Amino acid sequence: MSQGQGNLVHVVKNRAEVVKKLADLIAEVSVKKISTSGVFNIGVSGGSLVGFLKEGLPKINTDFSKWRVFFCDERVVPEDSPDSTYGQYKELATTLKLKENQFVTIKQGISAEEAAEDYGRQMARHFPEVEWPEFDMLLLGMGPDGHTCSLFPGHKLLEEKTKWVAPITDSPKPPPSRVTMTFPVINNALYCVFAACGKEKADMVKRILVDKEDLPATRVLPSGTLVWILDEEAGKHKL
Ligand SMILES: O=C1O[C@H](COP(=O)(O)O)[C@@H](O)[C@H](O)[C@H]1O
Repeated sequence: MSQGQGNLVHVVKNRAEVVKKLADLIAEVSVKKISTSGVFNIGVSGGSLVGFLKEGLPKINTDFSKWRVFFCDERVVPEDSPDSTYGQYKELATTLKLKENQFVTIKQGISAEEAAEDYGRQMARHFPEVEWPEFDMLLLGMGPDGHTCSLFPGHKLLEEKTKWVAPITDSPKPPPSRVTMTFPVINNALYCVFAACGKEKADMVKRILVDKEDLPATRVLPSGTLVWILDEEAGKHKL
């Protein structure tokens, strides 16, 4: 896989500094992008990232009205389910005055296969006539098994080369039905950013960044810039 424009690993003192570093980077990139093209296309993940953004984003200066928010992966569940990633962002959306129509959400009440196809079509309306969409920034998580988005170790979706968005119905982490961006989309982004905190992430961070084991998060090698933001506990093997 080709190396992108840069691979930056920041190890900062604690969670509060991870939150700040992440928020500052989002502010810087979004302001630049909005000034040149009037819109900021960002993809968000679920899990621990939601908490980082709830704390960090209300403190930054950016024109949130120009944001268009996609989901790097989403669970195929009702929006009011505690498992819905969009559901977890609703409170933050209110705080940031992001309107409902700024979120590109999965269609409700259909199967994972149908939801993935539909999400791919929705994406294509925002990225017309391209082979692969080019997101300004994708905010990614890394699970304890090295998964990112809903791309799990050893799963056949790691080899998906044609779809923008793929369904998964056998996710090893519940809930089993999800949709996920695929690697060609992830690796076409201008920025892919991981943020991780805590000692429970340290061994996996080492396996990915130091040992470069073939795990899903290791395969995130965008043509743009790759940034990892870690606290001292998660990044202890990189120090
Ligand atoms: O299931 C998921 O897990 C990953 C990682 O979550 P974390 O809590 O370990 O940070 C997350 O990035 C993904 O969006 C989510 O669906």
